[in-house]
Amino acid sequence: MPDKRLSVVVTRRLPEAVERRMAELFDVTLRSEDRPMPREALASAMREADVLVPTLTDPLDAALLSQAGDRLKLIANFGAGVDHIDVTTARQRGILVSNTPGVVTEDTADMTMALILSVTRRLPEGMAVMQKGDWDGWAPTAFLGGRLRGRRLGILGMGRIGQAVARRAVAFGMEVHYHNRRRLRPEVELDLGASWWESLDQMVSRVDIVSINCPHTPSTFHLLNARRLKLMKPTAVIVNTSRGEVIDENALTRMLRAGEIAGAGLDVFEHGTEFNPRLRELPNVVLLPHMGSATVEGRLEMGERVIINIKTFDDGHRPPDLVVPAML
Ligand SMILES: O=CC(=O)O
Repeated sequence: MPDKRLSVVVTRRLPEAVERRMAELFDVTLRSEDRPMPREALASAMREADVLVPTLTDPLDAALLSQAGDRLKLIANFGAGVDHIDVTTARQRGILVSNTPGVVTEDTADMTMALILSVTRRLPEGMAVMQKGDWDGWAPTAFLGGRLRGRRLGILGMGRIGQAVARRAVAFGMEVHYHNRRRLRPEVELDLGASWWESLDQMVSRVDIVSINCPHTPSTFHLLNARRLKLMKPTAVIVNTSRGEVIDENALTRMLRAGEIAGAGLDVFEHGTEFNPRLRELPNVVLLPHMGSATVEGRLEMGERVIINIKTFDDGHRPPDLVVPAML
């Protein structure tokens, strides 16, 4: 009997339990190497599969999507951000796109706090001294950082992750401010204890810490450009667990070097792995390799969402995490 199961191509290694479950449910082609799938392999997968499961390391642009075969009906992204997928072109070609929102929220918010604490309390400097065996004992004036209680946090992007960061910041005694295209409902604002700024310029000029929590879209590209970064207080710190493209990385690097911004915690970079090498030289900068959602639990839940999206589609329904261009 011919295999009636959906043919699904997965572009990266996923947690074993997720791969195993996919193999039970679908006619799945898994990857043996854990590297981004080459462009030609992506193109042929798009010609042959019913469903593609990409990740953020697969740029699915209009040129690639134009090579998709009639078979390809769903791109079920393993990840929340879909800025690597031309969702509009996919839609025009009748290909649905889904993602994995919700399950990355708490982990990414935790990582945002980890970066805020690392930069303000100078964790890497302390660790470096310990690793070198250079610690010569406690001193009243050594490794002095800044206290979080009473500091003003400005959250750029008050979606699920921004709100989860706000809840954590309140627990740390911080004053929470936010900028979002749409203001939160009054009861949500009250519950979070957050103040809305219609003007991003005004917010960045008044807060002590700026946290980037908005997605990367054409309208958020370089939202923190050189002009806006210059509005920040020279004592202020910036953290980014969203996408590098929201900040002009070269302008930020220049200002950090010049002492015009006090520090940065960056989990993401404007050009993926090719970040400005000067950032590595700065003691007040914490760099992480895009680890925001990297927990065992989170990755399993992301796999679960991908499976639910494919399975629901296979059963003739709309995938629950459908992404439509109007959402972006
Ligand atoms: O960055 C991680 C994601 O988009 O899920």
